[in-house]
Amino acid sequence: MRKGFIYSILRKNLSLLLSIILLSLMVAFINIYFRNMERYLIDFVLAKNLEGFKRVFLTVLLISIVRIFLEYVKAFNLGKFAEKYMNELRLDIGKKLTKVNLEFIEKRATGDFISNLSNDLSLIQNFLNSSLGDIFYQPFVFIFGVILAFQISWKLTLFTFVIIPICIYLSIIISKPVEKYTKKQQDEYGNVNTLVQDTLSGITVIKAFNLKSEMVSLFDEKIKRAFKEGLRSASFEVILDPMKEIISLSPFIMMFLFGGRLVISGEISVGGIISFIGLINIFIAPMNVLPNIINSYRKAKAALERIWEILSAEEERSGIINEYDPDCPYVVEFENVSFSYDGADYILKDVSFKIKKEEKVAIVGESGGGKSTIVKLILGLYKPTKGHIKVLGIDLNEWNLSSLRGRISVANQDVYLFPESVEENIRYGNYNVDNKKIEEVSKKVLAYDFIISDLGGFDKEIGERALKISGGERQRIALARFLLKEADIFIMDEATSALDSNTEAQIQETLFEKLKDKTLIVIAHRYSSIKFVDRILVIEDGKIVEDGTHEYLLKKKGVYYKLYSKQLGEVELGV
Ligand SMILES: Nc1ncnc2c1ncn2[C@@H]1O[C@H](COP(=O)(O)OP(=O)(O)OP(=O)(O)O)[C@@H](O)[C@H]1O
Repeated sequence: MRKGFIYSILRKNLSLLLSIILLSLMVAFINIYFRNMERYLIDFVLAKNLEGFKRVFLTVLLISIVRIFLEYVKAFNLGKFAEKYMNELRLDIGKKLTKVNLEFIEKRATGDFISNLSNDLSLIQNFLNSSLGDIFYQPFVFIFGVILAFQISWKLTLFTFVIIPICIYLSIIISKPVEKYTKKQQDEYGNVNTLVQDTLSGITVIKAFNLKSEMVSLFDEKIKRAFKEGLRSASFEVILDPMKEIISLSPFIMMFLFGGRLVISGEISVGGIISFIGLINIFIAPMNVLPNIINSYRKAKAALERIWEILSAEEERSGIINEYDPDCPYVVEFENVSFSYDGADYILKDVSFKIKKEEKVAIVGESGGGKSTIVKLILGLYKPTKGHIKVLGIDLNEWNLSSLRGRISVANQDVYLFPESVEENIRYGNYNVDNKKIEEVSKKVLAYDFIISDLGGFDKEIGERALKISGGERQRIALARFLLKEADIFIMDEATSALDSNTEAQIQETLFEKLKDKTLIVIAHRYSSIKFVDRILVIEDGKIVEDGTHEYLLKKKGVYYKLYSKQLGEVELGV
């Protein structure tokens, strides 16, 4: 994968790239040809040879027209190449993000992602737009220029070129620190972006807890750090300009020293020396652009390296099994499963349980006990660190993960609504249903009325309204999506937590009725939410400590009893 920046450019759209190289070669040849013709034009004028002058002049005119055309096609192809490269890169990133492990996404702050994708992509685009053309053109024009220069005067040429390697070496040396400080600056901007993101997400908390001044000083501190790195990078960049000036003046100084003497001694014609001056400009041009190319190349390379972190991230490993035996007795089987996030402490410790087909099971326990982690494992979003998990009778490692997830419907506590219509947000559960079915299912989860009255109908875009939709309304839209899916396993992870008890009870009755021949796993803190379940698994400190019916667990007077009592109070309990 990681073969270098230039390789990544070369491997894409090779034919377009070859056409740019060929066109650059032709334009470079013509430009040097003009310098040569200039020599003849001047010498013909000085020799008063009108015929010769007219012939050369007409040729130059004709070739100029060809040159304009070639320049146009070259610029067009360059633009097309840059656009195609950037779009493919964006697409690669987009595709990759849907395939990487959830762990990769969860580890990264959203602000960092945005910073990578916008800053880094624009650094690469900058390089493609401003430097790639020079990379192809300058070497050709330089080589043709050297050939012509030798033809005019080998002495003057050799002399001019003594200084060139020194200048190139200097250019490379002075560009080096920029890369280091640019990377640091980008990282600091990433931190600022993350903070902006966090501030927006947590604005209610910030206001409610009067954290404004704390946030401002946090911003101040981070921006100061980004500014410091930016200043360092800029201070190196400003050194580049005077250095370039000095570099570009050196060949001219030599020209005055030696060129004039060669003309006086008759070794070069006047046309020759004027052409040579033109050539010096061509020799200096690469030296002028070289530090910029190197600078922009280094920035783009550093940017692509960060993007490569995304592109080379480990992808979800998926098996090949798409089908399962519908008569398999157990729908979910955990066998001595232990799990830790990223090698940290174990969240689940030697967990074993089985859920039968059509069974309704609740998982309860203290907050942070690992309940949602169990759901993530069932969905194959993470692999168990130890032990085995079977879903619908098939080991998770063998399941094709898309097929597996097609069999499971999940409703979470935090509902993300896509910036599309209400109908589409619900239809994500099942693309094969008509609008009537969507309306019907919305009525079942008590979402229909507010969709019509508050949101303005099913065809209305959620877009800007998203922030105005309450947590409970979001959960009801998500429950419609959840119920619409033709799955075998239904999982509700605090999916009704934002509803009032009355609404929750009504919806639950409908849900349990609709899902009576399906397997249902419910995670809930509110014990009223799980009154319909067949069995309760109690999780404490990463272990299943109790397993049984509500009545059995209450009589047992163990962990479940304590949790339940805490919530309802001993008096109401009546056991
Ligand atoms: N992506 C993650 N990376 C690292 N640790 C995590 C990650 N997700 C969850 N955890 C940690 O794992 C533990 C269990 O989390 P989990 O969400 O499974 O608990 P839970 O029982 O569902 O909690 P709650 O009832 O509060 O929703 C917690 O300590 C949590 O901080």
